[in-house]
Amino acid sequence: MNAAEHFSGYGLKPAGDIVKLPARPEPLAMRASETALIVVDMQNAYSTKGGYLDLAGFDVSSTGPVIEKILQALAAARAAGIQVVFLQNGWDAQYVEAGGPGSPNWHKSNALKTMRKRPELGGTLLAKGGWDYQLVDELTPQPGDIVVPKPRYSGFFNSHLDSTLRARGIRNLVFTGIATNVCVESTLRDGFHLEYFGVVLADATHQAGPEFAQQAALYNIETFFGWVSGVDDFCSTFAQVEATATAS
Ligand SMILES: NC(=O)N/C=C\C(=O)O
Repeated sequence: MNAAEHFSGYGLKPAGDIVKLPARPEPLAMRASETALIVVDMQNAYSTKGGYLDLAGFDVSSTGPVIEKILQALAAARAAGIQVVFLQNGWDAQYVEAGGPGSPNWHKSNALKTMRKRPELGGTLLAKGGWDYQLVDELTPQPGDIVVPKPRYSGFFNSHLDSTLRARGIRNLVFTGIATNVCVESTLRDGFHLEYFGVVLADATHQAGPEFAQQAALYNIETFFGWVSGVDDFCSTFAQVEATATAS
């Protein structure tokens, strides 16, 4: 059985039609009722000038088109009845959830490193309640969307993401957001090991770092962990679901 023939038989919702999403390395068969659109960390920290990535020296000048593409994917997902899940990365204002020197996160997080280097920024980066932590205004969650806070790169770690998805019979995760090579890839990889089918909409993502990081992440996903598609294909594929639902 190849991916296009995949059929998951234990959805808890009425099954609905199977559609085939054009993707690399091959099309992926999915049902809207078993699919979630995951919007990864679209916070000021990751896509706005003056946010964490910008202050840490990463280029955020070309994230505008990503926001536009995510808006298109969100509209298509909502119209097709696909569950929308926003991930939101960060920690409590005291940074207890970030871990201290006993945690690799304390050593590797560029947000924590930037604040140690520039003490005047202390308490501002990725702290719950602050501007940096907030989702960008354009991508404010709508009624019915689910927001999952997470304290590490993978959305599955120390969060309620897995139980939230399982309780809804979701098997397919369609990824958008920033950064492709960090939190998107980490979450998709963990999802793979938890038996979720992961697809990334490449033009609705952006890397942290040089362009080769985007290409490497997409290569890894396409070759080892999941599938790579695009927003236009996602929208036209699930428009069929919308059309069918309206006609019946
Ligand atoms: N959302 C992300 O991909 N984050 C990347 C780096 C970080 O959070 O330090």
